[in-house]
Amino acid sequence: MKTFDDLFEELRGKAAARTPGSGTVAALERGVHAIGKKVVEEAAEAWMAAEHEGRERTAEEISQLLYQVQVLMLATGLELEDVYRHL
Ligand SMILES: N=c1c2ncn([C@@H]3O[C@H](COP(=O)(O)OP(=O)(O)OP(=O)(O)O)[C@@H](O)[C@H]3O)c2ncn1[C@@H]1O[C@H](COP(=O)(O)O)[C@@H](O)[C@H]1O
Repeated sequence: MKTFDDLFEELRGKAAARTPGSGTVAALERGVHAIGKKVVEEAAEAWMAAEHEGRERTAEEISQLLYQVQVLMLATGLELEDVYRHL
């Protein structure tokens, strides 16, 4: 099963290689403003799922939120350690 750290390494590799066909690379090209909007959208969807759609849908939406947060980290040059030291 993929962890948060595993996914970040995968996305960082794709960003560095500018992998063709990668949605992550396309998102990074759209920039921080567009990525920020996706973070907010997925946060809202996670909230709605938690209130109305049950555990499985909530888990799915939270996974998408975590993905978008990682894309925002990449877009701003943040490493996992930069975030983890605030936990
Ligand atoms: N975990 C994810 C992941 N979660 C969410 N998303 C994307 O985030 C968006 C949000 O999903 P929605 O249901 O809101 O989609 P939507 O509104 O219909 O789609 P959009 O029109 O907004 O793109 C979609 O575009 C998804 O493709 C993800 N995209 C990729 N990953 C993983 O990231 C890795 C790299 O992916 P690529 O960069 O695409 O190769 C792979 O392991 C993928 O599984």
